[in-house]
Amino acid sequence: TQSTRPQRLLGAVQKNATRGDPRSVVKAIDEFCRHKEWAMNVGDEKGCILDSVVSELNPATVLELGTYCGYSTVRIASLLPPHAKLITLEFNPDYAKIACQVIAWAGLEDKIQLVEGSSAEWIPKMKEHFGVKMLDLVFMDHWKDDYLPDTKLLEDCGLLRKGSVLLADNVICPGSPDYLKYVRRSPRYKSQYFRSHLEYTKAEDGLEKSVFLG
Ligand SMILES: Cc1ncnc2c1ncn2[C@@H]1O[C@H](/C=C/CNC(=O)c2cc(-c3ccc(F)cc3)cc(O)c2O)[C@@H](O)[C@H]1O
Ligand SMILES: [Mg+2]
Repeated sequence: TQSTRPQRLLGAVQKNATRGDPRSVVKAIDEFCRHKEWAMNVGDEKGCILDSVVSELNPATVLELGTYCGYSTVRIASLLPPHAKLITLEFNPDYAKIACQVIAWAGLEDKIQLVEGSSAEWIPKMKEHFGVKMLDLVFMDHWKDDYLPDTKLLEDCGLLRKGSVLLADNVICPGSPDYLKYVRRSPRYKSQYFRSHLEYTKAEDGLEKSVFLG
């Protein structure tokens, strides 16, 4: 039977990356997507912006919406301090299975909790189920139409504190216009656009970093 692109991406990791070396996993995926098959990872260029936001924030608790194959999951977790935790939500079981193996290859199982399910279902359960008090960083990279409703859900569930950071991928391409308008107009956020390019291409794209003001 035919393999899927995520399966071929995992194969490239297992072939070219060193077990237990997260940066080699990131590099293997970027090489695969640049030279073999494009895939919707945040990629190396936007990934450097992601790295700088994570490093500057030094977050204890991170939530990622939309794991896909685990590229940004591994990239973020590789920069977290020792007792920090990253919870990542993915509702496609096939993608979750691949991401789980990518995370294992990187040796980051202890830092990452991959939850198979939808953000709408699991955001309200963050506190009781995972003992999460507040989120220091949320990386949004799931369906673009869900960015805004999920942001409102995060607010309503009391998961954001003064200084919590929302970092959203693809605010230009494919784009999330309603989300962008909301965070840029709301007096409750200080928003900043980091211009970049769509992963592995020359098309414009960027990340929006929005600090919750409480
Ligand atoms: C509510 C809910 N709960 C849990 N998981 C959820 C969820 N909603 C979606 N997911 C999961 O997250 C990923 C979905 C990612 C969607 N990302 C994009 O569509 C995307 C597209 C491009 C792109 C750009 C130009 C093109 F020409 C073509 C594609 C680039 C990107 O970077 C993208 O992120 C995927 O793994 C999906 O299962
Ligand atoms: Mg994306």
